[in-house]
Amino acid sequence: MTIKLGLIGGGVMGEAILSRLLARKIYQVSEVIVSEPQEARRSFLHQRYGVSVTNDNGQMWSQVRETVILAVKPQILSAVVEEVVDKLPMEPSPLMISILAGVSLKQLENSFPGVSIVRAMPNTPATVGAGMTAICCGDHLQPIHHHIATTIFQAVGEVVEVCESLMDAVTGLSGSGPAYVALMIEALADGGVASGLPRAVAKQLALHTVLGTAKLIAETNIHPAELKDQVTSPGGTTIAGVRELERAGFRSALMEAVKAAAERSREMGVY
Ligand SMILES: NC(=O)C1=CN([C@@H]2O[C@H](COP(=O)(O)OP(=O)(O)OC[C@H]3O[C@@H](n4cnc5c(N)ncnc54)[C@H](OP(=O)(O)O)[C@@H]3O)[C@@H](O)[C@H]2O)C=CC1
Ligand SMILES: O=C(O)[C@@H]1CCC=N1
Repeated sequence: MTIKLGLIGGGVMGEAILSRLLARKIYQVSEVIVSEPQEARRSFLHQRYGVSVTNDNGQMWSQVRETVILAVKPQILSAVVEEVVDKLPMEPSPLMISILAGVSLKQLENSFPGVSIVRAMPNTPATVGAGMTAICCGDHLQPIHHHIATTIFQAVGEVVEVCESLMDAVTGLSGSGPAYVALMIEALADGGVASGLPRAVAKQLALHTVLGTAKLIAETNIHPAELKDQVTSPGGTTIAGVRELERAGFRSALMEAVKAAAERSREMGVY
């Protein structure tokens, strides 16, 4: 069977995307190869998903006929380039999709001359099919490549296309955002425990409050401020809580977090 998809780096994000692509049957198990240096990780991925595995990026690259997803840490990029450079360009060249934070299309195009490239920023909810991915496309991308990238990320959630100058902001918001929301869920549960709730109940309440509120806003398209107004009764409980949040700079802290993460993404790239 032809190998259509190669995954370089079978870590957190690589596995998240791989698992959904197989579950949604976008690729058959026999069409996928994962390149990963850790022996333990390779056998885990092979046993769990049935995919072929290798620790040789060069060998993997020469086998793949359609798409390579690059999912290593940005600091590992140059090591990967060295391992595949003598295989470039290959005819027909596979599409390369990079999910590396901060690494620009220009850097990628210089590193992989002649290869069609899509830069993407997914997030960890991709694991459960609720991801949010922004993509931007390199020059001379063929319509088929655009179609492949969109199909891959639609299999793990929602997709939006942006111009590259917005990718650092995307990274600061939706790429890093699951960590901010996880902190919020943890803190809400802690607040429940501080108010006397058992831990398990507090966690359930916190989790479903966040989940339910997101679903309500998504499905009704209500403005978040209007929803807040609907919950806050005059002189009631909610406004007492909101007042504390404002006093602690809650909204400003979130805005600064997104800006700091976007700035860090910018620092990691060369344009
Ligand atoms: N985590 C997230 O929420 C998101 C991450 N990203 C981006 O995704 C990329 C991967 O992140 P993440 O999955 O969290 O990182 P992980 O460390 O979990 O995964 C990277 C994997 O690549 C492996 N690896 C290291 N060197 C090589 C090599 N030469 N060839 C092939 N594989 C190699 C690592 O092995 P080992 O552990 O042995 O080094 C590891 O298993 C990053 O660039 C990040 O910016 C994008 C969106 C969200
Ligand atoms: O923290 C990081 O660098 C990666 C990119 C987006 C989410 N995690």
